Amino acid sequence: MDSIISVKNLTKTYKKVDAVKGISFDVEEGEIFGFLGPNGAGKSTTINMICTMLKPTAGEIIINGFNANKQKDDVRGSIGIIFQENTLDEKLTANENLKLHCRFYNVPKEKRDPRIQEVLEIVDLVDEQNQRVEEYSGGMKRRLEIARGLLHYPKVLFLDEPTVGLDPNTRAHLWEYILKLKEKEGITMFLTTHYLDEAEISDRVAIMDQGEIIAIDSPKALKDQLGGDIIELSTEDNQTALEEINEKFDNADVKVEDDTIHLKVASSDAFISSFIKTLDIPITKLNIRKPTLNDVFLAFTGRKIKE
Ligand SMILES: Nc1ncnc2c1ncn2[C@@H]1O[C@H](COP(=O)(O)OP(=O)(O)OP(=O)(O)O)[C@@H](O)[C@H]1O
Repeated sequence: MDSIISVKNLTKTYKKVDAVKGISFDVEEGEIFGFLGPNGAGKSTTINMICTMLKPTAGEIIINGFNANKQKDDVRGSIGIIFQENTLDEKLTANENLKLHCRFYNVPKEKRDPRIQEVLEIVDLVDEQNQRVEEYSGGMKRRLEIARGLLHYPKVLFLDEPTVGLDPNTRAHLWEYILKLKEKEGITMFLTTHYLDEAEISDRVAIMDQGEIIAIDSPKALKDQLGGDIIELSTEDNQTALEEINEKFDNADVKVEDDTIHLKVASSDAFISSFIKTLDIPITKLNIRKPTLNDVFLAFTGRKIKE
């Protein structure tokens, strides 16, 4: 597949903060590309530079064949953006909001009405299109913003924390629309999130921390890198248990995080019974599971992503 976005050595330095530290990556056409990282990792700064809303300190961005530093209008015309905060006109109806945007983006007059109905259909708001946006729920507003972002047939849709502030049910529904969109319009999607389950939906994920990309691959490949199972346990004294594990199990891959000891093993089946028998300190809680993206983050940074 071809790259639709190519980023090289992208850097952003605010007065005192190195927000983005020379990152490079490509996004393939048609994929859902997720940017996962904790608050302050530099996700919004990166997306804002790619969307031409923020000037990079250094580096190059090519998107849809255009240079984001030199061909801003071309870039803007070929992308759709869903911001973190609501930018709809609340006093207008959904339909009026969409009409306004069509004029803004020079969608040809004869295409406007059919395209408006088409995007309203994608997000299931055809019947509510003549209501004022102020009467909409949070989830409906987000869906309308997605519809608006699609009006001018963008090649890439940027979603910056698209479900932040929504309840879990609404979040799940919104994801159905986003996936439908990928299927129906074949659009490339670039999203930022600090929700692990949202990152899992992506075809590929870049994990970002403190201005750097620390890992980039499909969610499955990232988790497979860790291999095996994760044993989580609590004991009456985790520090003593940690020392005991290190002493009795050579090269144990073990970390203490919050009140829990995390132990990575190739296969828990072969390991668990001898582990329990060998450990002197009483275990108060035990759980065995497969690695998650949080474990990937933990493995690279020694910390967890707080959702
Ligand atoms: N306008 C600004 N001036 C100075 N520092 C800034 C500015 N915008 C962001 N930063 C800093 O740059 C770093 C990266 O911020 P950014 O908003 O890109 O992170 P993020 O990963 O998107 O986090 P969040 O999920 O909270 O939006 C942070 O340390 C932040 O405080």
